[in-house]
Order: sequence, then C-alpha cells, then structure tokens
Amino acid sequence: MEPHRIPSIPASMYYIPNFISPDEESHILNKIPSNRWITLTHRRLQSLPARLTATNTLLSSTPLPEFLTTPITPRFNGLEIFAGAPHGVNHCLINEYLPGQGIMPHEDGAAYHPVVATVSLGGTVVLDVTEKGGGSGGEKLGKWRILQEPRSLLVTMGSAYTDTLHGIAEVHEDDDLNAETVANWELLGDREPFIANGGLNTRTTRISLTYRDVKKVSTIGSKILGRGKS
Ligand SMILES: O=C(O)CCC(=O)C(=O)O
Ligand SMILES: [Fe+2]
Repeated sequence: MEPHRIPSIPASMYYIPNFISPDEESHILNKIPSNRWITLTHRRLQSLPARLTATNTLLSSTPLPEFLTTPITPRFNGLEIFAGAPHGVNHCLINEYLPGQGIMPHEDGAAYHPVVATVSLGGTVVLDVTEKGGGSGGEKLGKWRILQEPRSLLVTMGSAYTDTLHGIAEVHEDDDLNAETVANWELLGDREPFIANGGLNTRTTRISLTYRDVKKVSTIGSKILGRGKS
C-alpha cells in the first residue's frame, strides 16, 4: 500500500486509480437495484445488507450481495486493507450524487472499525478533508482536496479516520484542480482531462461504494437457532 499513500495528509489515506476495470464498473452499475433507494434531501443511498439499528448494530444474517463482493473484496484481502478488522467487510453503503449534490462535512464515527474503503463509479468529484478543530479556535486547521476518479479506490484509516472530517461540496463543477491544490495529484490515473479543461471537473452522476466493518453485529439470528452460546 505504501506506493499509494497520499502525501501531506495525516496517516493514512491511500489512493489507487483503476482499481476496477470499465467492464467491472458497468457490471456493478447495472446490478444496483433500482427499487431500494432511500431518498434524502441531497442524495440517495442504499445500506447493505441492512441499515444499522438505532444503536449502530448490524442486524442481519444475509451476506453482502455478490455484485458488491466480486471482484472487489478479494482485492481488499490482497492488499490487507481490512486485515485488522474484527469481521472483515460486513457492510456497504451505496451513495448516489447528481451534479450539484454532495455530503456535509462529517466523520464516520465509532460504529465502524476505523477503516473505510471507497470505490467510485461514474463521475469524478473532489472530496474535501479537514482537520477536526481542537476547540480553542485560533489554530490553523489542515485542509486537503482529494480527486476521486471513477473506478478508483480511496482508503481512509488511522488518524485520517479519527481526526479529520470529509465532505463533498454541492457544486456542478470542481475548479482549480492542479498539482498544488489536489493532494493525490501525482497518484491520479489520468491528469490530462483536468489539465486540458483548465483545472475544471464537470460533475456527472457519481455512485460511491463505501465498504466498512460494523463493530456491533447482532447474534439474534443464531440465538433463535439455539447456536448463540459460545
Ligand atoms: O461518497 C463518498 O465518497 C463519501 C461517502 C461518505 O462519506 C459516507 O457514506 O459516509
Ligand atoms: Fe463518510
């Protein structure tokens, strides 16, 4: 993973362009169920294999569907991305953003083992990453921009997971994209379109798959079956 590390960001974020092929990308896009979207004001999403409960518990005995695991999760294993996670990947959030849509700056929090792996499909966006404030005000907080190309993988772990917020601006264009302003510029699969376009990225529909390990998994199913005792 070391060659993929994004420099300048707190440890650790990694960016891998072309993590999946164009054929794999269209296969996944075709398999996303059209009738399972949960519509929010600024985007829509699917939470698989189930939504977390109010206590952030994954209450499901169904594994992730095949289109989300093949070929992606074996590649995570090859890179040992979830090697330290108690369950490995057990959850995936599918987010869809139309041009002009985004997500407010937030942290993913303690419900998950502190590793997120994001596969991007469709369009390109800038993810804004900011250092969390210490509270006293005054101090200069770190800010970084990560350009996420379609078919790329972004991995966030460690203090990048615990000490920063991430968000996507609600814009139709990302501008001023260059070596000075984009933290993963040298790691991009293809910088040419942004250079040719004067540092602009025109948003098109983007779908992201965020893979995680939900820490609390209910054993209710196995209790019902009388297999819960260990
Ligand atoms: O779409 C993305 O890349 C980010 C999604 C996100 O931050 C989340 O689902 O928590
Ligand atoms: Fe997030």
